[in-house]
Amino acid sequence: MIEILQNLQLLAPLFLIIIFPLFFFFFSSAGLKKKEADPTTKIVTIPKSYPLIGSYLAFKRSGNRRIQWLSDIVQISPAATFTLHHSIGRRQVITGNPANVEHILKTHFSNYQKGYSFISTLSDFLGSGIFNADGNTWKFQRQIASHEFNTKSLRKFVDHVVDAELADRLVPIMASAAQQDKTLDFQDILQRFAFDNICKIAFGFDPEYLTPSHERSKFAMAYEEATEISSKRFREVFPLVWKVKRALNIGSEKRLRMAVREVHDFAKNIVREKKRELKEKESLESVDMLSRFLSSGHSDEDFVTDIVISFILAGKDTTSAALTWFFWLLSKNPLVEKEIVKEITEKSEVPVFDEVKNMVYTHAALCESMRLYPPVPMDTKEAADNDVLPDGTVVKKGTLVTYHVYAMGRLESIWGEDWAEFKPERWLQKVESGKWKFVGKDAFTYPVFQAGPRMCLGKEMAFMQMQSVVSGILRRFTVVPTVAEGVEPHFFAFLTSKMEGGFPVKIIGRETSN
Ligand code: HEM
Repeated sequence: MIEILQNLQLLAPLFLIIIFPLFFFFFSSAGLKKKEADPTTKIVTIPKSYPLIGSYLAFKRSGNRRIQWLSDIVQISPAATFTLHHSIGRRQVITGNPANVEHILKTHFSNYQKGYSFISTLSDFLGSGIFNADGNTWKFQRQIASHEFNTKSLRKFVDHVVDAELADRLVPIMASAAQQDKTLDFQDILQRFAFDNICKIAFGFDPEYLTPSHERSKFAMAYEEATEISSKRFREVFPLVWKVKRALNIGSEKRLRMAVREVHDFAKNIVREKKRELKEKESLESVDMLSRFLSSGHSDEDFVTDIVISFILAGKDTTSAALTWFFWLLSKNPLVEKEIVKEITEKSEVPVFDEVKNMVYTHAALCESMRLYPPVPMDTKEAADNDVLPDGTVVKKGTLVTYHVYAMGRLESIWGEDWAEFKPERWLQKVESGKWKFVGKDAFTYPVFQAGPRMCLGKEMAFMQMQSVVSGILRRFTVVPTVAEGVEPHFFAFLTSKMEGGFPVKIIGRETSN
């Protein structure tokens, strides 16, 4: 079977060079432009499909507005679901319907796995770590990891790591920028901060990415490169292109191979060091995730390396994406910022875990911000067998089924007419004492952390981290975007969301801003 596929791959250049341009020439002159989603006029229609190329042209034309384009179509589709036809008969169902989401993520979980194409795209980098595994390989890792995630001692450790990173790195950088009236790319700062944090939590190593010390952040840079190139593989309309480049070891695929080797060698050295320490002392002092796995008897080098590399990916760009958009929204909603500042100044300087948990208004504002700008805007599964979704959509075996988180946060049927407004109060209720009470949404209506058996393991950790950062920053500074008045930053994503071109801001000390 693999040989047949490999032979087919050899025909790819023929298809790309001769047949495909003929179709492109024919259909691009067929007046498609007027009929499909037009981002400027917001006239949106479900894209037409043509033999062999499906909706390739419309798909390609959506460019770096693809998430918004698909979201616009979900918003106008009956039952918020439509089927996109890709080239060579491949289909993708895209849905924003909570009943479908529950079906995919919970009630028919075993039929909707990550699948071969997802796993093979990321396997050079992630191996079969938890984020890139299905079936028993996933289940085993999930059981071990959820046990560790639920321990009080891990929460304390995370709390300690975040507070230290905040006090020693983030606050001084912001204070210095405020003093020098310097513009910072706040997205970049938050990404580096999150990377240092998650590395310390995952394997007890601090890459010092926020304050680059050349040698130590080499690992961070290799990790960044491996993430970027691996996720760009998903954007390739013809996956054969990256497969051929990989086989020939050229271009981005050559760089990926080198970056992956750097990341794996580095992680394996740490694993070996810890194993040696464990053998010599019979216990490990450190309480990071890796030490916990080794101490509880999981000593297979490849297994622990893969799982730790997956954790870093899961925690690296998610919280920073959430915070980037959160600070952008706050700058446009000063009353919300005022309410948050009021809440955090009622707590102690370094809020302890229970206090972070009680930051109800801040928590609601973070949920609201991720509704509009979810860190993982779309998530795709592959159907293992034929099926029918609750809204009647027919799913054939092998079809990709995507739930569109970004679109779901913008559906009038879920959030009402004012869905475009940033209103933390949506998540709150005033109780008799006059205080706010948090009222959550069910995870299938708001699948920002996914839902069902594969729901994000780091959700609680992420909120703890984000609330500590918001508290640490807002009690001292105001973050003022330098984006020109009336200009909306562009939301785009590979695996996680980003603000295109970064988030330039000035930092103003709170004493001077009041
Ligand atoms: C705002 C922050 C975060 C968001 C929005 C988020 C969202 C998600 C989503 C959507 C998934 C499902 C991905 C998929 O299977 O396709 C996921 C999985 C996961 N997340 Fe998070 N995440 C966040 C932070 C974190 C953090 C800080 C960690 C800590 C390491 C973490 C650990 C994980 C793990 C281990 C999985 C895999 C679970 C599994 O497959 O069983 N996440 N997360």
